[in-house]
Amino acid sequence: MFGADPLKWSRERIARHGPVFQSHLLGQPIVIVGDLVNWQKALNAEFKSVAMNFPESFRKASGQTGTADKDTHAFQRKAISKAFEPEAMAGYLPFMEQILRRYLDLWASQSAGVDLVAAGRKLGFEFAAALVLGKELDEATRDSLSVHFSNVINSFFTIPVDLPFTPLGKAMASRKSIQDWICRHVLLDYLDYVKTGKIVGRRGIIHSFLDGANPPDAQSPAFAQKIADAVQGTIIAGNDTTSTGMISLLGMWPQFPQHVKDKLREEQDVVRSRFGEELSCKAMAAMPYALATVKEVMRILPTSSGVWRDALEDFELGGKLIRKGSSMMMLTHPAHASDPKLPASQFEVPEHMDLRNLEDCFRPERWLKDSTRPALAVWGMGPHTCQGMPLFYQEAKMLLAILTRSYTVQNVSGPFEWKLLPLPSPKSPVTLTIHAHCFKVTLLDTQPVLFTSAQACHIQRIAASVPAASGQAFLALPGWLRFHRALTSRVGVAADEFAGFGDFADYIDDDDDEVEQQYSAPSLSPKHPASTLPSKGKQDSWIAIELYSCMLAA
Ligand code: HEM
Repeated sequence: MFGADPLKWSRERIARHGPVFQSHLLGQPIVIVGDLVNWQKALNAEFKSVAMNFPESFRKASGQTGTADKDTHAFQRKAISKAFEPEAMAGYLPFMEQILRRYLDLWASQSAGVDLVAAGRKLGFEFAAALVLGKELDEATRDSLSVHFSNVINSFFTIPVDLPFTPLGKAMASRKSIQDWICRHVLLDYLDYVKTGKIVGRRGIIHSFLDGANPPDAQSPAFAQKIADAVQGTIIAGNDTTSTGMISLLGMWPQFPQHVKDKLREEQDVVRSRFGEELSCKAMAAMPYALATVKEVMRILPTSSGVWRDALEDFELGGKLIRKGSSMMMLTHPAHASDPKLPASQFEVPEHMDLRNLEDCFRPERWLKDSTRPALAVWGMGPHTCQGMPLFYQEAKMLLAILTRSYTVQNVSGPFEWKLLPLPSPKSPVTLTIHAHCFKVTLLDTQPVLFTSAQACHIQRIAASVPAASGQAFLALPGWLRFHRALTSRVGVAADEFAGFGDFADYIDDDDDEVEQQYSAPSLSPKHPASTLPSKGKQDSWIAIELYSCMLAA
């Protein structure tokens, strides 16, 4: 009953016993906290009345102790906090965009559609692993590590019996595989970073953790183990949560009310006109409606089911005496349902939480004003509040921005219901089809050429990187008209399969003397001396400028 509909289950009990009550779940007595007021009260008494605790199996498999000591916790939190500050976040944006565009292009190429859960899980793991490590993983490594991380997470609700065939036994074997992989593939780079400050690949979250280390520490095996645990722990913290967030956003997207989609589009039009196609820091900061939409998804379909605590002393909560040693579970979904800023309801499911009626209850606008802004418990509260929150918000906003600008997402499986525990996921398989919007560009008098907006962005980015003087000079070349025709007919024929910029480069490498000639012997106007032209090695940039100018004109 609890697992099937935790909201109904908790509402019935809250109506009978009040928002804090004792129950028996997962084979043990447990105190349930089901409203925001008492969540806040309990978690503000962290380290005094309550302490974080993980079940024994999970402690063993993850190496995470669920820091109950205030000073150790403050130290650990500080060690990683720089990774989530605005400057670090700005550094992750291009990497995030690259990952997202790669996935969306891949999904768009699958005409039969993609399975929502599998797609969200892959993207979520990729985000968590790549941004923590500062490097992308090849497909085989990513898939095998992702299974090992799932095994570790699956030990959360299991009995602590460590045998090869038990969930804990499998999780322990996976822990070993993860740690071996870390030692063989990334540890040396990180130890080297501590000694020399040199980054191999990109700056990841883990580099901020390493910044506090003393170079002599890098010699000790204990330090190496500490790094391996930090890598594993941070990926665990970000993996399932991010995957669930991606599944919720992608799954709810086709059901968003039309006025929400319209407002997202209006916002993206404004952002594009101010900042261009690039999803820069400034562009990302100018998307309050996209952020409000992400928060509304997380409110109505909470991406974490709750937090666990042990009572450290006897204390009062919601008019009940909580005994020292009690286990406590604070449930997110009922907490959101009880938000005092939202209308209470006499119905079983409050109207503002009714997933079957998004038309009426899904209202991102409520996040835009202090007077109507609800509270969000998905990130936890108090000293353990999620440190990855700004990272997820950027990922989620970027997903909404790119989808709004460039893709149409359809649910081809028909209506489905969500289950909420242990984390939100559809009750039945859901297939989404993702279509890239296309720009039709007519270059001169030839056939129109279709570009997906991802390709258009790519072209624009290259064009923008070329100095303006070179660009103008390039556009002034009369010989280009002929090159144009040749190029357009070539790309026009292959428009459906046009996969990226490589095609242009290949084209120029072909033995086409006429084109070569146009390239090497352009007739220049006196306004544009040869020195302002890009070198032949920059031909892709030339073409990008030309194509982009045609797109703008189109
Ligand atoms: C939708 C995405 C996410 C959700 C819903 C989420 C949720 C949470 C929650 C509820 C807590 C508090 C746990 C407690 O009080 O017992 C937490 C803590 C934490 N999260 Fe997240 N998280 C998300 C993404 C991430 C990501 C992407 C990272 C990093 C890569 C991350 C890193 C952390 C860390 C380090 C803590 C521990 C903070 C502490 O103990 O002081 N989270 N998260």
